[in-house]
Amino acid sequence: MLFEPTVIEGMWKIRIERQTDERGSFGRIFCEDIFRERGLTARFLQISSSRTIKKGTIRGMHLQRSPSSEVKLVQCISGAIHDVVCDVRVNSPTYLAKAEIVLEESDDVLLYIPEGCLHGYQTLRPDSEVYYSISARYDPASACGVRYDDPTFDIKWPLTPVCLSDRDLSFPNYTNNFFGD
Ligand SMILES: Cc1cn([C@H]2C[C@H](O)[C@@H](COP(=O)(O)OP(=O)(O)O[C@H]3O[C@@H](C)C(=O)[C@@H](O)[C@H]3O)O2)c(=O)[nH]c1=O
Repeated sequence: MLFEPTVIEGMWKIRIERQTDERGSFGRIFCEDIFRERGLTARFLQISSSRTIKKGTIRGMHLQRSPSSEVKLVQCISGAIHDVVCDVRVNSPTYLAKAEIVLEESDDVLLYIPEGCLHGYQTLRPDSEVYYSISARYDPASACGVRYDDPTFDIKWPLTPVCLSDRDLSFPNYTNNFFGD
C-alpha cells in the first residue's frame, strides 16, 4: 500500500500495490497494522455501498458532527467519480482547504478522509458505485451538510449537476461558526 499525502492534513490517497500472475492479481486494500503504525484509525464499524444511476449526480457535502465524527475510507468500484473533501476543522493547519480527486473503477486508489471534513462527489459515468468503510455508527441526528454550490469552497463540479436529494438542496452555506463555536 502506497500512501500519498493530499492538500488536507491527515487525508491520504492510498494506492493498492498488486502482485500479478497469469491468473490476475492480488492486493491489500486495508491493513490494521499499517494503519496503526501511521497513526490512522484502523477500526471501521460499518462498510456501505452507494450506487448512483445517472452521470452528473451529486451527493454532498456531508459530515457527522462530534461525537459521531467519522473517518471514511472511500473507493470507487465501478464507474467514476469526482470526489471532493473540504477541511472544516477550525484548528487544522489546512482549514478551508479543498481536495478534488477523480476515482475510477480499477484505478486501485482509496481515499482516507479524516474526521471533521465535508465529503461529497459527482458521478462522472452512469451506474457508478462507491464503497465506504466508516469508523462511526450512522447517526442521522448528527448528520449535517453544506450546499454543493457553497461560495466559500466554490467547487468546480465538472458536469452539470443533476439529481440532488432534497436534503442536500436544503443545506446551508458554510459559515465560520458552522458548528456554533
Ligand atoms: C449515510 C447512510 C444513509 N443511510 C440511509 C438513510 C437514507 O434512507 C438513505 C440515503 O441516505 P443519504 O441520502 O444520507 O445518502 P447519501 O447522500 O449518499 O449520503 C452519503 O453521502 C456521501 C457523500 C458520504 O460521504 C456518506 O458518508 C453519506 O453521507 O440511506 C443509512 O442507513 N446508513 C448510512 O450510513
